[in-house]
Amino acid sequence: MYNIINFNEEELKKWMKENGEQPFRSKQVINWIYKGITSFDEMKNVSSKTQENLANNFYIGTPTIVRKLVSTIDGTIKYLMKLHDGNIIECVLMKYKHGNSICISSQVGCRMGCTFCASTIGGRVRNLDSGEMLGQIIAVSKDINERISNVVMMGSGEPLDNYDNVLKFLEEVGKEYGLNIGARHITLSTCGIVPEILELSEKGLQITLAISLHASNDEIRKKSMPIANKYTIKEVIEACKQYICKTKRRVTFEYALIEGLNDEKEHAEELATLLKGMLCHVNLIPINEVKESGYKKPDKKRIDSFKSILEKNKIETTVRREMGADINAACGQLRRDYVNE
Ligand SMILES: C[S@@+](CC[C@H](N)C(=O)[O-])C[C@H]1O[C@@H](n2cnc3c(N)ncnc32)[C@H](O)[C@@H]1O
Ligand code: SF4
Repeated sequence: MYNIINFNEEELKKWMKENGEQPFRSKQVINWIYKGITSFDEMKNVSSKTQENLANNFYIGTPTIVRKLVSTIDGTIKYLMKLHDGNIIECVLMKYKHGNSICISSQVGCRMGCTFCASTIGGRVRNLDSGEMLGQIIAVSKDINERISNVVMMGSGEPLDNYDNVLKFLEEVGKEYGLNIGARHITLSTCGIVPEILELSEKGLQITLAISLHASNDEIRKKSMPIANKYTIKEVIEACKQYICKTKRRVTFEYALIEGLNDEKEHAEELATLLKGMLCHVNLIPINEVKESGYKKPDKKRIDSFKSILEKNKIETTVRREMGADINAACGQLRRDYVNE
């Protein structure tokens, strides 16, 4: 059995032809799938014989919403979703003036082991296929009955540790007959897997690349991000420069501020030196406190002072606005609580 959302129009057309179905029906089938149907017999304009043939060979891999928390502060919605095999993932909808933005997962869990991140506590269970990533957007769009215009790959999982499926997802998410979300409205966030950043840059996609840097030198980075033992900050930055050169896109560096670890003035100066002259932007994230890590966010004065040092060095810097503060939207925590129950 295959997840039908993994098949694009061409692929489904080919399958229909080879399996005694009229190829032009593939368009109708795909339209239904993108409407968020959960069973083939909901496809009203498709014969019951075709419905049966599809049901015998495919399943619809749109995740099912099993829990939903809505923030009364800003309307952010945190979803827990069940996949076809029973695995649970998280995804978050954020409502902005410029449209709806969704944060999707790319893996069940993660094997990267960052000490501040709840997604990695149980390790990586499995990769999501491209249809399961598209399926999160389809399910949420159906739930709110509105179009989703922006996607950030910042839910659980390391997208570049699931490169082939993520690449297929990036190709499919922009299709006009499907979700029609252009590359410029997509952000891929990575802990910095250098060979895949280089490979991605060769594709010349217009997506925004976000790097979870979180430290101004390798010594500090190694304390919270095991990937730092494999690739140095210098190598990550060189790969980003290559990405900028090939795509002409501005790269975002995410820097989670952790009290007493990476929030000193000299860390801001060191970061400014690393990034000087690059086509980039820094997003400072006051760390979301996760029980297991014991990390705390610095106070506002310290965050502002870190920001002003970067700005003095002409590095565009923002502080991430906290969304859904009342629903504990910290990455991976909701799933972990649900699984523990
Ligand atoms: C969950 S990760 C998923 C994407 C990718 N694996 C990565 O690390 O960039 C998305 C972002 O959330 C950040 N993050 C994880 N745990 C966090 C926490 N407790 N507080 C603030 N940011 C966190 C990550 O560092 C990363 O920048
Ligand atoms: S921050 Fe990203 S790479 Fe690190 S453990 Fe979490 S999901 Fe994985």
